Amino acid sequence: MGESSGEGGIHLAGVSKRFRTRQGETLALDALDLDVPEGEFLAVVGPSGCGKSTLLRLVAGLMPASSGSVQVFGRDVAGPVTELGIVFQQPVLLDWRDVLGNVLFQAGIRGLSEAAFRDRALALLRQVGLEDFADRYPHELSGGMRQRASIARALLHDPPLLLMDEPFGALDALTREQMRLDLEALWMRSRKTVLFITHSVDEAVLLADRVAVMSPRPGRIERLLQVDLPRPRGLAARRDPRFIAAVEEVTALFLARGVLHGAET
Ligand SMILES: Nc1ncnc2c1ncn2[C@@H]1O[C@H](COP(=O)(O)OP(=O)(O)OP(=O)(O)O)[C@@H](O)[C@H]1O
Repeated sequence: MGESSGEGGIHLAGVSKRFRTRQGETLALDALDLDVPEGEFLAVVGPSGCGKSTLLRLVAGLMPASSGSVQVFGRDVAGPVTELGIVFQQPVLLDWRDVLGNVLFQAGIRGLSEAAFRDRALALLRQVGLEDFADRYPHELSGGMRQRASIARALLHDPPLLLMDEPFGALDALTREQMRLDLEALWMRSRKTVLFITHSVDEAVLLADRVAVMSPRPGRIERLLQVDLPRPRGLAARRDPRFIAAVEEVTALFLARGVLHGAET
């Protein structure tokens, strides 16, 4: 990361991303602008293939933008950003390490002493409800437990930024709801900046301070929606008229763009 502009959070201005493949060129993102203030929980929803994962990878510095400016915590992103944790849809745990070992791997890959992070790792496992599973191996865990372990791993080095790419997408509905409740509780304790990608409009509205709705590819931010639901947003939040109105607003936008159809009545 290079030059500093002195601003916190995430700042994207005029960001485009073009992929060149043997089949031709794909414009994944087109002149996208987005600001995520420090400490905000921002959810991104959009149709499949609109560039959500691309957006997350650009913020993480895992690939460069074709044009435009990407800044994280006031510095231009010019390579992998180290002060963040990432959770993907698939937890990618190491089969030969137990749960504690997988969480501590975060320290290992950063060249830090795993022993020095042991207490923090155990505390995080407690926070994600895995305190009794520290010495279990990934194949002994359910999908939800594996994802809990990967969240603990993403938080080990206490990064100010958490990037989550459809983290609950592979989970059953009940586990997903529980993970949503637990993630909110975890976030309320730490108030990290979160960029959370999901296909679920309900999940986005229930978790986020603001929801960014993306257009079909090439992706741009089509609408930014403030969610004024009080926290914590328990199960009753689904019955709150503000929840229902926000979900309807996003759904109407998808209908208008042809992302959803056949459900106009
Ligand atoms: N490495 C790559 N090489 C070539 N094309 C790519 C690459 N990564 C993404 N794309 C293309 O860019 C577009 C956006 O992909 P991306 O994965 O960001 O979408 P998405 O919104 O996350 O999709 P989904 O919701 O289905 O996961 C797609 O058309 C995809 O085929």
